[in-house]
Amino acid sequence: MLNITMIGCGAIGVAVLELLENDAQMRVEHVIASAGSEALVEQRLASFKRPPQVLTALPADARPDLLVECAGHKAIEEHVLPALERGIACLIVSVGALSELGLVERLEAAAARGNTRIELLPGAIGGIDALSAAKVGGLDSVDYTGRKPARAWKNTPAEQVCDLDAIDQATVIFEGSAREAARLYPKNANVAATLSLAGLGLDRTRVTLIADPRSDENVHHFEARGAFGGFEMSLRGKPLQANPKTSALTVYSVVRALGNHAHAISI
Ligand SMILES: NC(=O)C1=CN([C@@H]2O[C@H](COP(=O)(O)OP(=O)(O)OC[C@H]3O[C@@H](n4cnc5c(N)ncnc54)[C@H](O)[C@@H]3O)[C@@H](O)[C@H]2O)C=CC1
Ligand SMILES: O=C([O-])CC(=O)C(=O)O
Repeated sequence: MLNITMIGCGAIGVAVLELLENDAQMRVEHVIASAGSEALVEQRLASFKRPPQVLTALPADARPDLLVECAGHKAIEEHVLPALERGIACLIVSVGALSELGLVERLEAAAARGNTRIELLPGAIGGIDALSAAKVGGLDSVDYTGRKPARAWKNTPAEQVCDLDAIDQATVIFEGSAREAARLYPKNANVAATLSLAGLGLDRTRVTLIADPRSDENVHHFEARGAFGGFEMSLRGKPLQANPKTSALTVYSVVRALGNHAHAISI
């Protein structure tokens, strides 16, 4: 039985817990919530058969097999780094956070001191296995386009580029490097950061972001070229009702990754 602690219990966290409820080989014992939100999170978990215990920090004597982050950038600083130091293996979904200067190196150092590992989850995108394999032979270019419904760009700098409530056709809201995309659109930059880490890095991965009032999907398209040849993929993700910025595939990516740790065969 895999004993899991989950950080964050929002749109992704709740949906993951629902899917894990009937898996006899995995159990989420603890959920770590932001201070002040414990009662709300307990309410969200009230209908579960075996609701996890809600805490605001991992107890000093807790030794989960895995800690899975489904919370956001701050949670990496607050919970993931200390857990790695304690030797607890961590899975990260907020990969966009790793665009912050020096954070990758700090995570590596903490994992080395704890003699443990960090796994970055593919989340809303696929093809990361092929991209990081292609990197071994040498990549020439990686171009990524992220297209989301206009409402998914609310409360972001896109509001200064166009009137999200008034546009009637697909509008480019950003063109530049993955580093700049992550700085301006941290909550929508997980895919760009994941492609960068698997491929050519934040400065050489080219990003275009589009607000599309006629779409109700989060469409992630990328094209990679290099010594291996070339490939492109397009993923049309359905957004979660609880958070239109987040594609449902992210939830399934977390469940898959946990299953790969819990079950005899991983794929
Ligand atoms: N890798 C990928 O492809 C994707 C990654 N994400 C990332 O996953 C994360 C979660 O996404 P959603 O569940 O949709 O967001 P959400 O906003 O619905 O839920 C996040 C939850 O985490 C909690 N939280 C925030 N900071 C915390 C902290 N320091 N400690 C404990 N709890 C904390 C919040 O209170 C909230 O309940 C976000 O960072 C998002 O950027 C989302 C979609 C795709
Ligand atoms: O589609 C999603 O779930 C999230 C997304 O675009 C990103 O963070 O890059």
